[in-house]
Amino acid sequence: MKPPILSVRDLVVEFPTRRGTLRALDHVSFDIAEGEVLGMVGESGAGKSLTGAAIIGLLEPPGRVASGEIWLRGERIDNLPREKMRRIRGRRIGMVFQDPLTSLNPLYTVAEQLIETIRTHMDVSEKEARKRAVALLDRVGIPAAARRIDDYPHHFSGGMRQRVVIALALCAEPELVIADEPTTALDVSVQAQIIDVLKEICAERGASVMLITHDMGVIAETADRVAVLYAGRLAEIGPVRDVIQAAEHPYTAGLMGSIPTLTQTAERLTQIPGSMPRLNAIPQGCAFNPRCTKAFDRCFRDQPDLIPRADGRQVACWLYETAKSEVSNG
Ligand SMILES: Nc1ncnc2c1ncn2[C@@H]1O[C@H](COP(=O)(O)OP(=O)(O)OP(=O)(O)O)[C@@H](O)[C@H]1O
Repeated sequence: MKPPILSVRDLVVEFPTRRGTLRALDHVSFDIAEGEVLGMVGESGAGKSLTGAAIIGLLEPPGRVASGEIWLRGERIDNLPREKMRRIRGRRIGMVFQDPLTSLNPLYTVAEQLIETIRTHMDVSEKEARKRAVALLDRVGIPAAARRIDDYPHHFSGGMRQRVVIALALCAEPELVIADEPTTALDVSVQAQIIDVLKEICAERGASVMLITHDMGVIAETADRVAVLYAGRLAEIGPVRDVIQAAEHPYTAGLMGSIPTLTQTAERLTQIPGSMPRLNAIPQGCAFNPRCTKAFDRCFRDQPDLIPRADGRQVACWLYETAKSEVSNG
């Protein structure tokens, strides 16, 4: 079996504060295989963006990786010097953020930005870089790309601008694209088209995608596997089809209830009562226990870990603990 493109091992991200250290990511581990789309889902504040930022080495201080390892195709990248990491960003890992203005500089034309990025990472002439840039803009669905390439970002609509950002993220042909809520700011009708184009191009090139979203519906339509994050810990990981058919973690089941179907309106969707705990008030045992209708004594006492299974799924929930580990864990 091929090694994963990305391997995150026991990632711990902390914020030192005057009142003590807050742990925002707690031993998060997952892999992304070559060509795979991994969806990372969870409520606001679960730690999705921090996971992406830690992978690309752009955690904002005072946030820091306290422990754990991040590997890109077998090479450890969490401890690289800043300059080396800068070369990995853009070249080997492309990034798409929710707000196109994070990625695009309003003072330069799209051509200038694409050509510069291509030439920073690849040894090609200006003419060749422009040719590639036009072809990519065309591929992401910008009409009259050969002409529009000389426009400034503000000349494009929100949806078109996000297509430009996708072109920018993909122009140096990265192996992995991290897309953090790439369509949240856009009209629902445009969202699916943008995700589709990102997914299609990555599939053509064999690139992997980590798609961060709070929207289980987007994951259901797009991802191969899903990782569910709750209060900085992974609750469940597995193939999307299996998880959708039978979510095991009660939190995942709650998220599934929030996917609209043709017969449901948004108002009638199941919502999980309560809210995610603050980082300084994570309850003892399973962090989901105050909201869980199935919690029993052990859930209030011990924190469950993800348990790898033969079918590729992992669930961190005492409901699925076997009698054997119950005995060995006392
Ligand atoms: N500078 C900071 N100091 C303390 N805590 C922080 C800081 N920055 C982020 N956090 C905490 O880290 C947690 C994870 O934040 P993150 O942005 O990754 O969540 P998210 O799941 O991506 O949510 P959203 O969908 O709202 O972006 C949050 O609880 C947040 O309060």
